[in-house]
Amino acid sequence: MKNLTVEEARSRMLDGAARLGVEAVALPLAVGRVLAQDIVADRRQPPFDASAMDGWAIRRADYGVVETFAIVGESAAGRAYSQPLEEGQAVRIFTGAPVPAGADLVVIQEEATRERDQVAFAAGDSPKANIRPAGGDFRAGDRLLEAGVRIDPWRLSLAAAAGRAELSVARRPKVAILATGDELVAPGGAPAPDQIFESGSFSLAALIEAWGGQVIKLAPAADSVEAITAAVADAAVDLVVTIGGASVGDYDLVKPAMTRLGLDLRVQTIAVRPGKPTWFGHLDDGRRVLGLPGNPASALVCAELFLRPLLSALSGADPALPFGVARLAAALPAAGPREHWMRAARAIDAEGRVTVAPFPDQDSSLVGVFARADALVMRPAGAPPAAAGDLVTTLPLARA
Ligand SMILES: Nc1nc2c(c(=O)[nH]1)N[C@H]1C(S)=C(S)[C@@H](COP(=O)(O)OP(=O)(O)OC[C@H]3O[C@@H](n4cnc5c(N)ncnc54)[C@H](O)[C@@H]3O)O[C@H]1N2
Ligand code: MOO
Repeated sequence: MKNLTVEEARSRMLDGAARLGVEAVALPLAVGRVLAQDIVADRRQPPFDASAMDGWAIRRADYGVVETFAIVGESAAGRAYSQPLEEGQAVRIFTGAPVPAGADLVVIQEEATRERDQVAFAAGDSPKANIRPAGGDFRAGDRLLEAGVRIDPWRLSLAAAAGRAELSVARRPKVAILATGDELVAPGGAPAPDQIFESGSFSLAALIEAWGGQVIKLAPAADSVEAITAAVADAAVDLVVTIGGASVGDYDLVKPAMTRLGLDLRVQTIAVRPGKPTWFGHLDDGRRVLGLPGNPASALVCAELFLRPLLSALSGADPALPFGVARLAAALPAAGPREHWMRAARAIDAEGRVTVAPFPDQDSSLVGVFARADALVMRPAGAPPAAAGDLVTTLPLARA
């Protein structure tokens, strides 16, 4: 079970991970949530033939034949003209308004000359109808959004246009975050000379929220099996994510602590750089535990590679990551024995192609590099040297 490939480790973490529950939320609160039920239209949109322009509704057969039309009424958005249109008649019409029965042409007002209750048109060749057909956007019975899609502002507008005030969505996975280590002091505190500010849990909490989880931040635990066990014991969550204490040192005590809570270890280490000590298991009460290494880059890269898909699966969404392809901006030496996910800067070259430039220093302790990166670049384990221009797999990082 040591040094599983990234693929194998991910599939073990996803094994048995499925939607945790379903709840109804008001439409405005649904952004970021995963649909639990298809949205099927029960009404067509637009519900009627609608004018696309401000102008005059007439019969196409009259166009260029009738010289002056009798104005018989008005159709505005929300206030239809209810009579059928007869030969030689015109109805004043506005954008979005129902086209009267019998009319099949809207002449734009720029081409019309009105004189009291009559209107005439400068006749051209076969003018555009300027009519949006009923059901042109969607029809009753159309599946508009499928269960498993994440609601974003664009999909929200479709759900609203279908008249939904409430959506049935997956319950958000509850995730506890536990930072461990005697050396950690919260930002704002007063670190001793041998201490550092705790940074990992803040970005992790923000990522988890962005990926649809609900964060419960536990107070950081000291390097003791008792403290770590006590911190996790009563956390009412679906998943515990620990930071640090994952490796083999005398003070790497998270796994021993979780063993006291009945840890069934499913991933012990992963052939990934950074993040080899990343581990995963189930506690005997059913909670899942993901152990991330303490080095900030190891924690965040492995959160992208493993935690994000796991949260998707626990929400009923597709766990596939949005990998891309880009060209290397510069040559790279042969890769080591672990699949390497390098922090990189993306750019567009003179030909409009996406390029990626991995930062020269990929040390996993560097927080500064991460703050400048906007993509991860993958080098397969044991890959030969790569040349500038070679295509590589990428994982874009969402940046504000
Ligand atoms: N003999 C070996 N030593 C190490 C191995 C190994 O295989 N054999 N693996 C190395 C690798 S790779 C990594 S990655 C690290 C991971 O170690 P841990 O998960 O046990 O992490 P810690 O030792 O607790 O911390 C590492 C580093 O990160 C800092 N840290 C920890 N938590 C936070 C936090 N929340 N915010 C900011 N910084 C944090 C911590 O102070 C350390 O500097 O192990 C290698 N060693
Ligand atoms: O694999 Mo560790 O995450 O490089 O430092």
